[in-house]
Amino acid sequence: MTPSLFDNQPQPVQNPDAGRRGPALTASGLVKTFGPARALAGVDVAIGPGESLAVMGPSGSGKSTLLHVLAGIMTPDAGTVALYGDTISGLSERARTSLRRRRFGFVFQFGQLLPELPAIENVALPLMLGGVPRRDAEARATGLFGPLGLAGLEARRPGELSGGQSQRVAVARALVTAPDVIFADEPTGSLDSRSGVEVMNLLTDACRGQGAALVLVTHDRQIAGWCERTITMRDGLVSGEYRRPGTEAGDTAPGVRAASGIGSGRAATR
Ligand SMILES: Nc1ncnc2c1ncn2[C@@H]1O[C@H](COP(=O)(O)OP(=O)(O)OP(=O)(O)O)[C@@H](O)[C@H]1O
Repeated sequence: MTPSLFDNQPQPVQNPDAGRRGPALTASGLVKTFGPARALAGVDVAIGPGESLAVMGPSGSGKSTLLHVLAGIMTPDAGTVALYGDTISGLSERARTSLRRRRFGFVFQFGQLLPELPAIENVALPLMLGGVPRRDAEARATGLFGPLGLAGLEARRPGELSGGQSQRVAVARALVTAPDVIFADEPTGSLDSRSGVEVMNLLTDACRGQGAALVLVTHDRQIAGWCERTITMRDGLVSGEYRRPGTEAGDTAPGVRAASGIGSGRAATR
């Protein structure tokens, strides 16, 4: 078994749920409407620890709304979202903000890095917002630059990085708190296909290495193919589900991590 390079990295913070059983994230009966638009019409989905789930579907089918509700950015009109069995969808805005900071990581299409901060400070920021002293936060952040192919770029500002490098910094920022779940909305949408493959390789490998679940919204079937499971949405409902052969449910729970290696050239299967 070829270990992930991330297996050898010091864990930035201890994931309190490492080794816990059951799904990392469970959504039941999610409904969300915007005026006449029914963005979610009753969605049930569960994601295991370390599992990667792609969400596909036509424009307007509810993908982004699902991601925002799962991540506690929006509250559902009906239904619940639970993180390791604890309902999070009913928490106050303040409690959800705190939970997002501690337990979730985010990667967006356009990295959304702070342009005035060097890469290392962008990555360290989520830890500092959580009260970790700057020196410790930057030390932990530095540990992610090598595995993500960013060594030597710590002092560069986002404007001095390529698109692929910026997205890898965004991946590092999402990983630095050792979150339970990483949410990625079109993380490769602004990249050429080679950089896109590189980012997906690193993102899926890092999630497996840290035992973080990954929820990824994409229009790109090849990008979805990096995930173990894909659901398709239509009119606010899950209309289809596909599991990549050889990735049985529970395979990627912490302690049973799938073998992989950065740059192993693992090809998308679809
Ligand atoms: N803030 C909002 N206000 C009003 N309607 C909204 C809002 N957000 C989403 N909608 C509507 O909800 C439905 C689902 O939107 P959503 O953005 O979740 O779809 P999507 O599948 O992510 O689309 P895309 O692929 O184009 O990003 C659409 O009809 C959309 O117009």
